[in-house]
Amino acid sequence: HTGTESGGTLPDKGTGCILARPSPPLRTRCPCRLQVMLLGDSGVGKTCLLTRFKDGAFLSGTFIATVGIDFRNKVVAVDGVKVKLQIWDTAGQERFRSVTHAYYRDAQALLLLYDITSKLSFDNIRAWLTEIHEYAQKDVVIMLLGNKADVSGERAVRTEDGASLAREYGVPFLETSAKTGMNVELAFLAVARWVTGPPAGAGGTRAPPGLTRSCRPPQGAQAASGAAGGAAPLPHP
Ligand SMILES: Nc1nc2c(ncn2[C@@H]2O[C@H](COP(=O)(O)OP(=O)(O)OP(=O)(O)O)[C@@H](O)[C@H]2O)c(=O)[nH]1
Repeated sequence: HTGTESGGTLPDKGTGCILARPSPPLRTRCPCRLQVMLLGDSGVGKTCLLTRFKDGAFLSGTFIATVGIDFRNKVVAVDGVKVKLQIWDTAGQERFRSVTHAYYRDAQALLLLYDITSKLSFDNIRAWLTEIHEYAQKDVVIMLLGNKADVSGERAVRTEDGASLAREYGVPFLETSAKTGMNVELAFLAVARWVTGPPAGAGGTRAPPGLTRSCRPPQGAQAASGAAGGAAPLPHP
């Protein structure tokens, strides 16, 4: 189905990681649009993360796996610039993989999720990154998210292991919870910020296409989230 737009979420200034940008800068193509794809194993919480971000609600109860691909829109404002996020929610199940591959190349940003209570979903991240390398744009922005951080009692993946994997691939990392909302908005706004660039007079310069700027841990990220720095185009495995 097609989601309706909502908008006007104003992020804190300076919250996002500074991410690698594509060429040409998207600012020149305003109204800024960004296609964001949610990827990761079935059950890691992609649909719930999107619902939390879009509607501020949590889908508890029976788990209904996504079939194929779905999308919803949300307009956010970053430093006064409106950015329309079109967010694609993909099915994590293997049998839909060929359908979702077709959409990879249209995405400018990917939120790649694992479930902190599922070691398997974490171990599969490398395979996801290999697929991304094969099907996505070379300069796609990737953020690794360890979701379900609220269920710490069943944690199977340490925060430092998530941060270390993210460092290895040069991508930003956050732990999130679609249930409590922890770091959810921050993750989406970090990629939206990538479209708009730093505020005028912020003293920063835009990164040349394909190059990486240093990445601060996002301000406002909850302390245990283990934000890791360094956004870069995906290295060859
Ligand atoms: N405790 C907790 N449960 C979550 C969280 N996110 C999702 N869940 C639960 O995990 C299950 C799967 O969530 P979904 O969002 O449907 O998973 P998905 O990744 O979209 O799965 P596919 O559509 O099959 O790819 C559901 O039962 C959710 O209620 C979270 O942050 N915390």
